[in-house]
Amino acid sequence: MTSTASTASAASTATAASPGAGSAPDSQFLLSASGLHKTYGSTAALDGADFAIRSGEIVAVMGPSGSGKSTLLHCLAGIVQADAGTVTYRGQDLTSMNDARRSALRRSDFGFVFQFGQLVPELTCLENAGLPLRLAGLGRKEAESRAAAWLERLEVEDVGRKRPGEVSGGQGQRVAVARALAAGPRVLFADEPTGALDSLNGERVMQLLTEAARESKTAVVLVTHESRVAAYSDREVVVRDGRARSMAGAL
Ligand SMILES: Nc1ncnc2c1ncn2[C@@H]1O[C@H](COP(=O)(O)OP(=O)(O)OP(=O)(O)O)[C@@H](O)[C@H]1O
Repeated sequence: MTSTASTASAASTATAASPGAGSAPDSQFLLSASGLHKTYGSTAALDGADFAIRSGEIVAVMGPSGSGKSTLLHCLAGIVQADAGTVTYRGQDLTSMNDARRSALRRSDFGFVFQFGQLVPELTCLENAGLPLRLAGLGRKEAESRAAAWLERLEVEDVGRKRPGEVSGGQGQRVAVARALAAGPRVLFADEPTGALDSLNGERVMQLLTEAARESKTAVVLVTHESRVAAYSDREVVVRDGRARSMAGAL
């Protein structure tokens, strides 16, 4: 199979194909990318990758180490600028926005969870979870009250007063998920969110993350190399040699 279309359904209700390179953005998708290229020195991290996700959908991005999964996530989130190709979010072209607008959009609409929680070590877990709300302009009391509700939802309300260095890896990841979802993002970008956890903790974090995302209709771009993590998604996309393909197309 040589098609680079990335979204035909893999045993899920998602059936539409992604927009191909050069085609008009499809309004049924919340976020889509077409013909992404990104080169680092002589390494082509992305080589014509397409991707699309609907509102509330959970899509696992899988593939071997070094295939371009994280680079795809970074381009979709506007963290990294692709050398060529387009990223369209709610009808807006991310690739033509200036840095300030892209940063503002990331703060207002996107949430992030990385492999190692990346919590701010000086802040308590409660303050960490409330950080996006504070950045959005909420007062301390309101931000912390909402953050406390998220910690409870992620079953870590008891660590609110502790600092990240005083909690377990699994607890820290739950705080990171609470922080990512607290401000109500439309898209959650999760890059190996359970990669540093044992399987039991990983399963629980995935259950809580996907339950919360489904309830709030948050789309999730979930980068993982583990099929048991990808099993929580609605469909899977495989990245190989910088190109994204649907599972159906790849197998
Ligand atoms: N900032 C960078 N500078 C130089 N090379 C990079 C950079 N980021 C990624 N690469 C290279 O681009 C390719 C794709 O990397 P990427 O991190 O996207 O892959 P990945 O599929 O997420 O890998 P892994 O599963 O190991 O995290 C790799 O060859 C990597 O070494």
